[in-house]
Amino acid sequence: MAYYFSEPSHTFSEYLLVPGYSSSKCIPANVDLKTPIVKYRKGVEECPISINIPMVSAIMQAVSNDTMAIALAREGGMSFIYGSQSIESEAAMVARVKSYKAGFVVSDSNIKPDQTLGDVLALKEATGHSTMAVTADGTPNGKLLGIVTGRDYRVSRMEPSLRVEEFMTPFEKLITAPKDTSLKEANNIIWDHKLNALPIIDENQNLVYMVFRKDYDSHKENTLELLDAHKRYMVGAGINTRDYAQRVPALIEAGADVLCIDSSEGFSEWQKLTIDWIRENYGDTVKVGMGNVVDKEGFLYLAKCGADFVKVGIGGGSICITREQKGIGRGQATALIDVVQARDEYFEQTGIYIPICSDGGLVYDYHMTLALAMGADFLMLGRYFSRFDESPTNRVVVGGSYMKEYWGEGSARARNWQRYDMGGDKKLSFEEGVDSYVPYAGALKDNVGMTLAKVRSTMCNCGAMSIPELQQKAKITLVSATSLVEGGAHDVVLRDPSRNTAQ
Ligand SMILES: NC(=O)C1=CN([C@@H]2O[C@H](COP(=O)(O)OP(=O)(O)OC[C@H]3O[C@@H](n4cnc5c(N)ncnc54)[C@H](O)[C@@H]3O)[C@@H](O)[C@H]2O)C=CC1
Ligand SMILES: O=c1[nH]c(=O)c2[nH+]cn([C@@H]3O[C@H](COP(=O)(O)O)[C@@H](O)[C@H]3O)c2[nH]1
Ligand SMILES: [K+]
Repeated sequence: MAYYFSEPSHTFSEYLLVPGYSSSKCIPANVDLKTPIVKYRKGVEECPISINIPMVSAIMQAVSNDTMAIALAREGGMSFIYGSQSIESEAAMVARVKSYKAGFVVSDSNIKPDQTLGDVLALKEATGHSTMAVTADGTPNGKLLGIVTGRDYRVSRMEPSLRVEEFMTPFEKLITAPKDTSLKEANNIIWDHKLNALPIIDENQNLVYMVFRKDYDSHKENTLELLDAHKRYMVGAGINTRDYAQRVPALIEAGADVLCIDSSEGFSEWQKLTIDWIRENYGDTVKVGMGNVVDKEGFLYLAKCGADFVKVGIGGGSICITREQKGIGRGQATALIDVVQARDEYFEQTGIYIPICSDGGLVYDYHMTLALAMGADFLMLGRYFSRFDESPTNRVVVGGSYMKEYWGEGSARARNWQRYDMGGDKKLSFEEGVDSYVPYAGALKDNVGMTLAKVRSTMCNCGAMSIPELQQKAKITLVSATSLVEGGAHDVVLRDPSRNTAQ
């Protein structure tokens, strides 16, 4: 006979936190959000990898590329670069995060000397940047032959067909710096010579980076930045249960700090085969998260496999239709509570603490506080990050509003991937995700700042100044369907019903 769970499965919106005593020291500025992301002997040793804010970005094409990873690491979180791309391009994204030097920009506006003023104007329109590197092959790292800025041409007096080499500032007249220049030295050169941009070149005159005067202010240190021992940004990467023998070495070589096996359903032999291969070849030096699971049994299986963290969540994501398509899944809050209980028991028995990542279905900022209070150590978000400037997708106008594109990894749009090649048939037989728009929300930094202000504030209401303290002290209540109404604006006529402030 089938097994029946005694409780219905619930979502975050069905719960609330009940405040606890807060001392006068318990203010948002004193709240520490640092959290472990890989297993360790809690109470005996430091966790080898922690993040400074409990947020990671989802392993998705529409969310986590190198631009997102840099922006999130700067705020103290971590991205998991999407695995549904070739090994080479995923490794290249990881490498770009690891080689990123704040203030040193890979030039995105480049032109060849035999192109024309017309091409310069078109490029300026496309990138919005008026400083262009003239390289022999027109690539960001080609041999530097000159620079074009708005001061080098006058559109009213010059023919659009005029060649770049005829009006650019040639290399001989440029001030450049070698590639081992520090940011401080670069800024001094910019200051001393009243430059707007300083090209950084290698020993063969190839362009490596540009340093811009206007970026100077944004280089000030961010105290929560997530850096490795060599002061490089930290980054995670998604892997699958098929090509790990090729993909894992490439990602490790590129510098990935943590890997995560990306699957809708992790209670499988495929996951064990994958981690066994990694342990055989790398021992414990390579950190691997596994998942997704939604109950105790699934957790214990992955714990025994040796997971460094376990990811929870099936079908709760905003773009997920797995529950509708396949009828598998579990309410995210119930799944999390069950797995956390198993994790705590496992810790009691073994002394090994396995961090739990709650993945998908976090809609309002308070859902994040709830998930942490329920025992999640960190949170994976897709929709949330897809709305920002830094996500890889297009910003479009829909019905007069700015939107960003966002699609599921199981959607037809993301399907160009071998994991759906079941027995030689390249076609995706059915979709498990949708292709959608989300309201554009601006810069990651501003939004994460606002979200975490709310999280810190709620933690203070619960008398908690750290995530472990929140998990210990939180008092959580289920709410009745009727009392849900009480939580929103009710029995008033809204002056502007189009303003929905809940977030
Ligand atoms: N969290 C969620 O609720 C969901 C997430 N997704 C996302 O969609 C993407 C695709 O997920 P899945 O379809 O679960 O991918 P998957 O690669 O885990 O599994 C796809 C199919 O391939 C089979 N398979 C896996 N490894 C194999 C191997 N080595 N040899 C032969 N067969 C193998 C599996 O049994 C399964 O039938 C992921 O990014 C996932 O995160 C999709 C649906 C739901
Ligand atoms: O059923 C699904 N079909 C899909 O196509 C799909 N793509 C991603 N995911 C999962 O959703 C998570 C992101 O969820 P949110 O947008 O709610 O943050 C992600 O982190 C994934 O766990 C999918 N689930
Ligand atoms: K859903």
